[in-house]
Amino acid sequence: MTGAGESLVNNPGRRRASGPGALGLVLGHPFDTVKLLGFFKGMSFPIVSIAVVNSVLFGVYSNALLALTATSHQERRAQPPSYTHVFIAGCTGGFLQAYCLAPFDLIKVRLQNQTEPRAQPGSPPPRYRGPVHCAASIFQAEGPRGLFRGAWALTLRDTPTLGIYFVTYEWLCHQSTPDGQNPSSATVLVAGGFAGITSWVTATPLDVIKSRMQMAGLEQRAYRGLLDCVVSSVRQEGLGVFFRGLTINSARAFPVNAVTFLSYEYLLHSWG
Ligand SMILES: C[N+](C)(C)CCCC[C@H](N)C(=O)O
Repeated sequence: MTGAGESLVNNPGRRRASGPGALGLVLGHPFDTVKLLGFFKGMSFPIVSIAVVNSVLFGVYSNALLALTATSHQERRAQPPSYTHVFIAGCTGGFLQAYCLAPFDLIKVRLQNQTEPRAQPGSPPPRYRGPVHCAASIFQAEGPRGLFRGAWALTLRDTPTLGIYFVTYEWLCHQSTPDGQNPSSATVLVAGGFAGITSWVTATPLDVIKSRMQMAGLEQRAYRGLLDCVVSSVRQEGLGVFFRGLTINSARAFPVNAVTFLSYEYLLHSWG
């Protein structure tokens, strides 16, 4: 089970929580970018960001669950927490990691979108030379707040869906593991993979809106806010617009999150 009873401070394994995220990201980045025909474009930046974001996500989740249940990882094997507590702890982690993720995600989306239209011979050079140049350009053009473009949509996307993420993982592990025992590696892989899929299926509609808000700063079309972006997207493209990228998100989510949870449980087990 995700060792929710540990705090990052008490458990060295938790201090390495970002490791599994980076491993998972390398697996999933081509899927994430193929939506925009970019493959490995802009990957260096998410590798750095996943270290920060996953540490915050899993650290806040663990500490929130510790605060809610006052039970250690060991104790929780025998008495699993309520799924309400798991959901609240997951939402707390989701809310706080969103603000760490926002600038990194904006830069990733801007770099990935550069692949369209594909550069033709003799065409002008791409707008951004790389992640650092992209960050500097946004900062120069829009100030520090520009780096948080789409942050609200990202927060609305991640808060509930990361609650669902951890509830799905804990529930699947609990269903397949005898009380008081550790889930097997196969259980962790399958539970982590389906947790990722469930989370992305519920997050895709707002993921579409978030990406549009992040790109709005470049195009003439600047939305008057989140609701304006939703209404104009539905008006122009119908309700199907909310499921754009769902297949790719789901195909990517299984391996990424299976590996993320497996390496995370492995780190906990080795250093826990
Ligand atoms: C909340 N949302 C669905 C956006 C992400 C949930 C899984 C996060 C994981 N690091 C991944 O990249 O798949």
